[in-house]
Amino acid sequence: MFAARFDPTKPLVRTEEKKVILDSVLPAKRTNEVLDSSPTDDEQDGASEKEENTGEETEGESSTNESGEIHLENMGEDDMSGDDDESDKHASVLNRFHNTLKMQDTQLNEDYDHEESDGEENSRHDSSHHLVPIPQPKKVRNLTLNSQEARTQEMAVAWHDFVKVVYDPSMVKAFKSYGHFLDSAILANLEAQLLQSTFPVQTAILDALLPSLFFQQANSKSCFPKKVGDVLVNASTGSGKTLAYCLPVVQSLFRRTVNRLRCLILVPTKILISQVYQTMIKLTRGTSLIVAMSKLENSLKEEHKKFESQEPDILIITPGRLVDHLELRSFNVKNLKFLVLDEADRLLNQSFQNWCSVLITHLKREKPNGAAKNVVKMVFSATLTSNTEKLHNLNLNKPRLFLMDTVKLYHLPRLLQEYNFSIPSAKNFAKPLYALRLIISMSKEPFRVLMFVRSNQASMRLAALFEIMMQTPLGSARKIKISSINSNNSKGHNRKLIQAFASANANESAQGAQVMICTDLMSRGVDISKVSHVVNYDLPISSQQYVHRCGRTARAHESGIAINLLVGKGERKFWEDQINVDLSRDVDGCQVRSTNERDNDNEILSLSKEDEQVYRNCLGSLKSVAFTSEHNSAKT
Ligand SMILES: Nc1ncnc2c1ncn2[C@@H]1O[C@H](COP(=O)(O)OP(=O)(O)OP(=O)(O)O)[C@@H](O)[C@H]1O
Repeated sequence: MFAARFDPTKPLVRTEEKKVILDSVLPAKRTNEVLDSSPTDDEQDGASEKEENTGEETEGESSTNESGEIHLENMGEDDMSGDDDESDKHASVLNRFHNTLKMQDTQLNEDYDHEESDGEENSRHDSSHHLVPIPQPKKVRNLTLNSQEARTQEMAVAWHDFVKVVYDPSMVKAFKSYGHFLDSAILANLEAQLLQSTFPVQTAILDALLPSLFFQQANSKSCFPKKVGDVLVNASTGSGKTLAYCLPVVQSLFRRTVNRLRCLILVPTKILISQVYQTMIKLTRGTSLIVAMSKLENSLKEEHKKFESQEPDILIITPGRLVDHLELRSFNVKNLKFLVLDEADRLLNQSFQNWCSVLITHLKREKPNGAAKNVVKMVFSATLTSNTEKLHNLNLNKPRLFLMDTVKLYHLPRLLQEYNFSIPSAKNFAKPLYALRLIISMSKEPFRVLMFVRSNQASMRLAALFEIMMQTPLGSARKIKISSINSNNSKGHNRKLIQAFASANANESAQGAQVMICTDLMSRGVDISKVSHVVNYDLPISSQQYVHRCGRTARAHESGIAINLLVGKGERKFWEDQINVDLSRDVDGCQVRSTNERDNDNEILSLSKEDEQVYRNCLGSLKSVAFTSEHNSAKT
């Protein structure tokens, strides 16, 4: 495995970093400069990096001339270093730094808006009214919070008014031990899926909810939710949160007599809708519960008729589509007992057509005695927002916060082994080649790699470049199946690629080597078994994104590897100060390992004249491939 290439005995080498105000976007831009001459989707959506200033330059990183144009040095590009005079330089550096912070926030919101409009393409608002999500309040960024203590203090302040229920990894029970609270039909469905015992977060939730649901429902059918109270769960990726909320809901509803909408499960993307739907369907087998999911490829009208003709008991839906149906009166929420928010921080950090206030307004108007609190709200995420203002909008009732005992914001899976692979900035132009060599070197066994890049264009171009390189001596004798998820593909094609990637047993497909190159649309919640490696080809822009990307591997107590490609001092500092600062790992779990120059990196990073020439030829043919495809698409 990849681990064999690194000497685990070597400590994390922290070179004294020159104080650098990092432009977190620049290295990605640098990568895209090589891969992606045309503006990326994100750039098309928002201000492209070229117009936006970036962070302070570090030596050999970049230079910005008076016009704010970014030119890249040491990348085999023309040396276009600017020649500001001293006084201008400081002003422009400070200006660039502030712009970087602004741009990072904008990009974060645009990424979400881009994905949401991507996910909600058929919804009435986007198609007929072209409504754009209401701009979110700017994140309050307090620079003093960069230090770990301040961040921990921020978390403590944020959660201070919640009752905390700290659970630990040892909390595992046999599902059968809940026989007094879980019906035999449900236990049989769990057994049919070979699920014998709980994961820690499931134990914590079942212990807290099942007895109180059992008792309160017996004593006050109509308003038991108000007596049970709300739960918020901050649990690491792959820890079984889906089952943790499905079980109490199904146990509480499956004896109902008439089908009424009693549970709404909100998820941010359509990939997650079908994933949660599958979990629910397996759990409710043999019961009369009607589980429905909103299919974004169906028109709103079709779905409206479907829900009008048969009201589901449990509906899995995205927030934007929920708003549409509420306004169309496809169903009402007067019988609602459970509201589940999966990937809650994503749902709360983004307006999705102001879904939260629309839903709360309907609850207050339609539920008896206007009690929006008479709904058990279950708020789940691996990176639960600590922004109490956002949580406040949910009208929480006696909230209990379930979390692992960690000092930092987010907890990584115990068996996730992270590696930082450093690439000198002077060698950044060959980053795609190093990435391919890493893949080839990782393992001789079959492996399944998810490689995250920052934009659809970069995904498409990196996949094309890998294919071109694989045809040359730079490739390998082993067949490696490369696929790219990007918005240039049709939705159906992307779905087929994901299914092929997820279903092909690594041992059956040709030598089982599969690499899927994707954007952050694949980072949240997607549950694909046996992803052996996650590669952060482009660094994520936040610790939340890092947690969700790496969480595609090392799921359900399996081991997994995450590799971060860090270009130059700037990216190493960004990873340390903006990502690693929020992460906690089990003391007996895997710790971050960093390669150092003496390791086999030299082999991967060594670039003979011949290899460099072959690589540059590949780049050349990539450009002609790109030109041809743009030329062809222009003709059609
Ligand atoms: N008790 C259990 N025993 C065995 N496997 C389980 C159990 N609970 C869940 N799983 C499996 O663990 C995997 C991860 O579960 P799930 O997707 O719910 O994690 P998650 O916490 O929601 O992750 P993410 O934060 O990435 O969304 C799934 O394949 C699920 O089938």
